[in-house]
Amino acid sequence: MAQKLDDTKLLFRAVIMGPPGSGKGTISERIARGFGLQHLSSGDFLRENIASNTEAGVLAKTYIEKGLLVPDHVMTRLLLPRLEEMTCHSWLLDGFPRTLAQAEALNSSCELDLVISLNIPLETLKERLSHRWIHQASGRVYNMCFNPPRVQGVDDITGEPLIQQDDDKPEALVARLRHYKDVAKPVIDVYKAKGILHTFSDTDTDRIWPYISSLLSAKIPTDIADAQRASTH
Ligand SMILES: Nc1nc2c(ncn2[C@@H]2O[C@H](COP(=O)(O)OP(=O)(O)O)[C@@H](O)[C@H]2O)c(=O)[nH]1
Ligand SMILES: Nc1ccn([C@@H]2O[C@H](COP(=O)(O)OP(=O)(O)O)[C@@H](O)[C@H]2O)c(=O)n1
Repeated sequence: MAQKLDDTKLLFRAVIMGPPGSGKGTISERIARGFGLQHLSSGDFLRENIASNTEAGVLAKTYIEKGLLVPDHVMTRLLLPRLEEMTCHSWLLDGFPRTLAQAEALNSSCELDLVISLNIPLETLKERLSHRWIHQASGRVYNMCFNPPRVQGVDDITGEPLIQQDDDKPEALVARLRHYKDVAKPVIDVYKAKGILHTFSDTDTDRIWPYISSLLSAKIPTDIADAQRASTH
């Protein structure tokens, strides 16, 4: 059950897992908007650290460029303090934990209510990532077919240029997808054993979304979702 703080406030903690390109960012954005959970994307947080040249960012960059996972101790040192700053909020964590060691570290710092796992065919992932463009400063994600920007190559909100991330380029992609499978399986097994895992399989985010939305509606009472939305805006 969600952790109870006082009579009026419940905290809800969720994780979304899935291979690169499975729609974690796209679905997280919908969850954050629809249910008021704070969205923390480990990928975006890493990119912010890289852009501002923090010690962890400089180190992480060398792995990401090769399509590799950033080592567990770097990820946990980066993410856990960030989560501690969010103790009064309901949140959705996207991209972390990715390995068993990260899941264990997270488990010792908080209790999760729900894990969403996205199971998307490999060919779909490759196709999507080759069309993914992002606005680097905000992490806003576009797809030249699925959700194109209003003006080609330009972010809808700021008008700044969009970029294709190095790790979405074909040379890094295959290694990333292979890696995901190997490291995610034991994490998924742990959450399955805890009874908090819900898996969704399809080639289209729009077909998965209604199921995720009704699951969350059942788990997060409307008044709490409204309170969360009010506190995040
Ligand atoms: N064609 C298509 N593209 C999608 C769909 N869902 C997400 N995308 C796009 O696929 C890419 C990967 O999605 P993203 O949410 O960034 O995945 P993540 O890597 O798991 O966070 C992005 O460019 C999305 O806009 C879908 O159902 N169909
Ligand atoms: N827990 C994590 C999260 C991200 N990363 C790295 O950061 C990159 C970008 O993460 P992301 O979550 O934005 O992207 P996807 O790989 O899910 O598309 C990953 O490909 C990894 O190299 C990591 O090593 N460990």
